[in-house]
Amino acid sequence: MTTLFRRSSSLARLATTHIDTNVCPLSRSLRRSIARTAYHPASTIRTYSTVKPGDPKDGKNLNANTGGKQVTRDGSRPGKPARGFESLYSDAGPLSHRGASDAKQQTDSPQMSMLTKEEQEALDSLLSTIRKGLPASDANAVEKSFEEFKRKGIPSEVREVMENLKNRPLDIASAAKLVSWTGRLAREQASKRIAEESKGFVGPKSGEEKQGKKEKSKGDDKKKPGEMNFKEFTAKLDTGTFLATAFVAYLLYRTVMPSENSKDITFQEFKTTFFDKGLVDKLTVINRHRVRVDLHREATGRMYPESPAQHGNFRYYFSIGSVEAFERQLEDVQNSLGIPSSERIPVSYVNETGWINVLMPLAPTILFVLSIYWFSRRAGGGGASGSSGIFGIGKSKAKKFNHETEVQVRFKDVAGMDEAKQEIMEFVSFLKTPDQYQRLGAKIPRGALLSGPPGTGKTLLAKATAGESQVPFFSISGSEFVEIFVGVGASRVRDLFQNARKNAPCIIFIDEIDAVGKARGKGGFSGGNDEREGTLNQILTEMDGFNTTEQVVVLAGTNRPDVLDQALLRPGRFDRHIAIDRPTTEGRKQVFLVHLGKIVTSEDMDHLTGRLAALTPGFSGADIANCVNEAALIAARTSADKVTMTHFEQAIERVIGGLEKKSLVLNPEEKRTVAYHEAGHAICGWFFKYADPLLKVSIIPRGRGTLGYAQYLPQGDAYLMNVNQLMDRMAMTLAGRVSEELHFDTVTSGASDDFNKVTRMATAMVTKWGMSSKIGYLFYEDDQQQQLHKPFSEATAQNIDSEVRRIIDDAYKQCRDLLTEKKKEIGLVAEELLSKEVIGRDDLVRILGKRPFDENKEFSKYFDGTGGKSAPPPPPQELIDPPPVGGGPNVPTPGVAIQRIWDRRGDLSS
Ligand SMILES: Nc1ncnc2c1ncn2[C@@H]1O[C@H](COP(=O)(O)OP(=O)(O)OP(=O)(O)O)[C@@H](O)[C@H]1O
Repeated sequence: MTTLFRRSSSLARLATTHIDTNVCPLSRSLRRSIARTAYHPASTIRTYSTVKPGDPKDGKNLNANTGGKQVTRDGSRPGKPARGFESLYSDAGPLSHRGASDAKQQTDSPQMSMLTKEEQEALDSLLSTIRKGLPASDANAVEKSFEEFKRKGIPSEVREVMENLKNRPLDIASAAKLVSWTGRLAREQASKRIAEESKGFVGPKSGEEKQGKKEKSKGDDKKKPGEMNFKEFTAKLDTGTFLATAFVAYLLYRTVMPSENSKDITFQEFKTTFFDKGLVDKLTVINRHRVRVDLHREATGRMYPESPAQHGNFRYYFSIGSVEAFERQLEDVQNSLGIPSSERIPVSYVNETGWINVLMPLAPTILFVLSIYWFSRRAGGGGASGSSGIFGIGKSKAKKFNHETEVQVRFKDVAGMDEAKQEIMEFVSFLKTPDQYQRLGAKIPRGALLSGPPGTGKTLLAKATAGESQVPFFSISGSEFVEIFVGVGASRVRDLFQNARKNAPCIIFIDEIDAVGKARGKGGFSGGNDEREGTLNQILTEMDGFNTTEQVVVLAGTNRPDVLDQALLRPGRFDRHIAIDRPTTEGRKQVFLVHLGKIVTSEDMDHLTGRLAALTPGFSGADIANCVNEAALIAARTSADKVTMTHFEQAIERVIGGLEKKSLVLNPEEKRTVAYHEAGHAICGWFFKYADPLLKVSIIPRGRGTLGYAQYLPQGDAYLMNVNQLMDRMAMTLAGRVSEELHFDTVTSGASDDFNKVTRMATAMVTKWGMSSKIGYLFYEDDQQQQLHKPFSEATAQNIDSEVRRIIDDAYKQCRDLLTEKKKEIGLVAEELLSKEVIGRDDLVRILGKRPFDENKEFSKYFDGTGGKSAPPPPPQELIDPPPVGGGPNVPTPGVAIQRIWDRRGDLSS
């Protein structure tokens, strides 16, 4: 028995097969042979309902009157429709039969009944249908069983039940008999198959069996020789079995409840065809508007041999206007036929509720439940841990990457952050060779926090760590923990860590951890029960919960490490803090090199990467990747064979400045102002020692509201700036406005951004960098929250104001002196710009002569002698808007901050 249950899949299939064989063919022949098989010589035909069928008196009466032939009350011969009601007997009519069936063969054996030819054919047709839906192996099993039935037949008892079903509805006893026989047959078949298989199973022969043995031997090597070889089977219902069972159930249903088991007739038809002939047994008024006619089946069968009315479930119906009218009509008819009141047709009244009527009140509830289910599935869709729907809401949404197939990133793909790679390498070696650390009693850091501006490669580095370690990688964003339901975040964290532990060794990467890891009690957290606080607490708990041998490493990425809760950063949680800044020139070269690997170009790689790196100060890895891709797209658009330097430069320009706005046409006066404004900047950049020389200036309007832009070549990656450099840069920034003043009667709003930069620089010099003798060596945080309560006195505030003003005035004077001296040169540059709209470094060399200071060697290598084809624009807006200048643990050094401010200068947007 146990073996049988182990083989439940086969059993189910075999059971299905038996049911098929028992039911399907019979159901078909059954319907076809209803009329014939239901015809048994009945002893009598009832005359009226009060006389029971088979009453010999009625039969005698009829036979006596007709000489032994069956006649009706009106004297017409049975088997022929009354005039005007032929349609009732036609093929489509209510009394038509549905095909004759052959006489079935009787079995040789008293227990088994052989299948008729028709039944065998039905079996074959069912098999061909099943074959389409089942896998070949399953279909073969079904076929074998079918063959067996064809050969041996079905038990006579089953046959008996099926026969009975033709005349009366399925009762519980018959159903039980059927089920018990079907089960018995299924078991017999199953045990027979098992016996056959175990007989043939003497040792692994086929490749499949060998493989099976190999796999088994892994877990069970101790099997003794001679021990029985039991094959284990998983208990599961496959789709094929399910479909076949459903199909068979449908057939059984159709057998018991044929769809055409009723026919509507008129009162007139009822009267002439049945009532007048004494065939009506009883009438039932349903819901006061419909009457069901129950006939004497045997009598009807004799009179109308082809009528379906002999079938147990078949009924005629007719409609009535009202119960009163119907009763009157019936009484009249019975009176006219002279039926004594004691023998009148009984009429009963019922109220029946159809399935539809039962379901209708439930429809809104069902719809509601279904829609909630649907919405929850949509909301929870895409859960990588296989969870979806409302029941999977607490499941983690982390995407799991398979290290063998999906995480193909390696450290070589992450360019320009050698120190960060070095730091994180330790995690790789821990995940690869944990023994080396555990042997010496070392505790491995639990996690590392990767912080830095967007697109600098934090996720990439985490992926590379997983790729190098060859372990699974769970990636999730902090915001994915947060849901409107309280407790969901914490539950997702639990689920994530649980999954990770199951897959250890592995790496979890939580991107944008600041979404849930903000310092508690500060902005964002409203109270002790805040959902995010709960989520953070769960992260803290889970990270504590690892034991030292659990090889689960948690990496997290954030752009705002300063807002994180200190508890997250303490040793034992995110032990390592790895700051990843935008790449330096050398870093950019390497990032370009990585991304240029897939690009078709014939440029000299060294020169190309060097030049592109010089053109893209302040770019992150993601910007660089975007530029390279954009260049390839531009080249493809122009049907070029390969990507050239011009394509790259256009791409950089497009990425930063946006698309050229051809539709935005400046009027000549505006254009002139822009040209003189830019020329002022260019002259200062050329003649101030510490300013940056111009690379390119354009007065073509672009997206993002810019009327033009200029790019200046920084003197390298500066991290510190002295007062002279700052003054020169401020003077150069003011040059646009000064040039306007010198050349026009009035000034424009175009310099507002320049003033913003200058003010920020001067303020930082005074309040942070100790560059004002009057304020001294003080540092005042540039904190928004201190707007109302300044950390300095009113007198200090006035001093700061006056010092900032003095510095800017100095810069202005320095600028004005130079531009007054070089007024003619400004004119030359501006006119050149007006005529060409875009001028480059070479144009300046031509107009102004060589710059009178030593150039940065690295840059001149890439820009001198190239025909001034470069097109470097300012870095993107979001990159340039730096955090408060200077100070703070995560704020770049002053030099870098200024560098960024400087990078954006030249933008003429209002
Ligand atoms: N150092 C790098 N070397 C090569 N490619 C890089 C580098 N940094 C960034 N990239 C490119 O930029 C893309 C985006 O990087 P990534 O998603 O790692 O940035 P991130 O720092 O995680 O950004 P965010 O903070 O917005 O999540 C990478 O897929 C890669 O193509």
